Amino acid sequence: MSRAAERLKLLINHLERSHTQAAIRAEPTSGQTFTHSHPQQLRYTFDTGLLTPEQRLFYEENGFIHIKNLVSEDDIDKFRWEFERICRQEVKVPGLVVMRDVAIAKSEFIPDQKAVSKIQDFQEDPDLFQYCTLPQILKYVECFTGPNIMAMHTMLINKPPDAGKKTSRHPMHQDLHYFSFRPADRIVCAWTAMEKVNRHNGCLVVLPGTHTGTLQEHDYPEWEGGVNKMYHGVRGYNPQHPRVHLEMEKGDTVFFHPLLIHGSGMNQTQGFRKAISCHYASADCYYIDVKGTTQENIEKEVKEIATRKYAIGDEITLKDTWAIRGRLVQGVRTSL
Ligand SMILES: CCCCCCCCCCCCCCCCC(=O)SCCNC(=O)CCNC(=O)[C@H](O)C(C)(C)COP(=O)(O)OP(=O)(O)OC[C@H]1O[C@@H](n2cnc3c(N)ncnc32)[C@H](O)[C@@H]1OP(=O)(O)O
Ligand SMILES: Nc1ncnc2c1ncn2[C@@H]1O[C@H](COP(=O)(O)OP(=O)(O)OP(=O)(O)O)[C@@H](O)[C@H]1O
Ligand SMILES: O=C(O)CCC(=O)C(=O)O
Ligand SMILES: [Fe+2]
Ligand SMILES: [Mg+2]
Repeated sequence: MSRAAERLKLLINHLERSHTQAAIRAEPTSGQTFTHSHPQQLRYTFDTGLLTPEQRLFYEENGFIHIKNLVSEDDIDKFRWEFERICRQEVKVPGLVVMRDVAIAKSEFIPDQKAVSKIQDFQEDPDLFQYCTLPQILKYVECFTGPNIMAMHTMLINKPPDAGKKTSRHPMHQDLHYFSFRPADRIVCAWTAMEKVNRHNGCLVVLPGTHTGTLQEHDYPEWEGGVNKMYHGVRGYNPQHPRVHLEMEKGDTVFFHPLLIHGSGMNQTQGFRKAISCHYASADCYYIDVKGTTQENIEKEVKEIATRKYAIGDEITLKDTWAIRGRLVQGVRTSL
């Protein structure tokens, strides 16, 4: 271990000790955490022996971590192949949601399979769901969620060449806006580049450190060329906040916190930029009712789609739609 790493390790041990002592001192009934009096303690990560002290501190401070070369070419090629089979309608996956870019969906063209911009909820497709159970991914996920792990939301993004209206952009948002389970710190997204991603084809853009804030109000951005369904953006984020463009190679994976403000840019190439992702949560998380919160607007939209899709009554809640989709991938299904 380098001297810097040793110093960091000592610091972490010290912070964790003060964390425990604070917990012992805390009123058992207060319910309030003690993070305010110890703003430096490690609240976002666990020590499982995998993350180096530097990596833990990086995630604590920035809300994301980029791990190079985590998923093999063979696995990625298999996901791509299965995605293409789905687009050609050679397989039918129960529960799958297929989205086309709004610029194409609203145009005169008969949309062909190339127009698929995103598939969601592939938990019933064994080949794609294998992504969510890859041991090397779960080893990292455990550092954020702890040992009982649920795969809550799955997505393969096929960002199309921009049709000229900038609709291929994804506005700046916090994924927690879509989730009706907590606590946020025990949720993490794994996002793997299926090819080289950079500013030309619309890589992820993050605002480092914003995971330490609260959930913001989200709504459709006022974009001239239109916005995709459910692509809500943060109402008023600070445009001066430093941004980081996450340029990645095929197989690289970024893990990020659900409060981290992020988006993705326009695809200025002729290729379809592909990424696969899964949102994980600790099975020990609990569902919340979003009635009366800023999340009421997204609940309303999800309800409309679920009602139409499954021909069910409108008594379904956001929480129900997550309970149906979630799958245990490690440990015990304790709560979610
Ligand atoms: C129990 C399961 C519930 C299932 C609900 C799924 C909810 C998803 C929850 C999101 C969780 C996200 C977690 C964090 C990640 C953040 C995000 O990624 S946010 C963006 C994700 N949102 C979506 O992907 C939206 C889901 N997509 C859809 O539901 C559908 O693709 C659809 C947009 C509703 C269109 O499907 P479909 O009804 O099959 O299509 P059409 O019949 O052709 O069109 C109907 C209607 O909608 C217009 N339209 C089509 N595509 C779009 C589009 N991309 N944007 C805007 N509008 C679109 C189309 O023109 C038609 O309109 P018309 O006026 O009736 O002509
Ligand atoms: N006018 C805008 N209003 C709100 N969000 C925007 C706007 N333009 C871009 N964004 C968002 O900023 C993020 C980055 O977009 P984009 O890649 O175009 O940024 P950029 O910094 O201009 O990069 P580049 O110089 O490579 O184009 C995306 O999430 C995108 O949706
Ligand atoms: O553009 C992407 O690949 C990611 C978009 C995103 O952040 C999301 O779907 O939640
Ligand atoms: Fe997101
Ligand atoms: Mg730009």
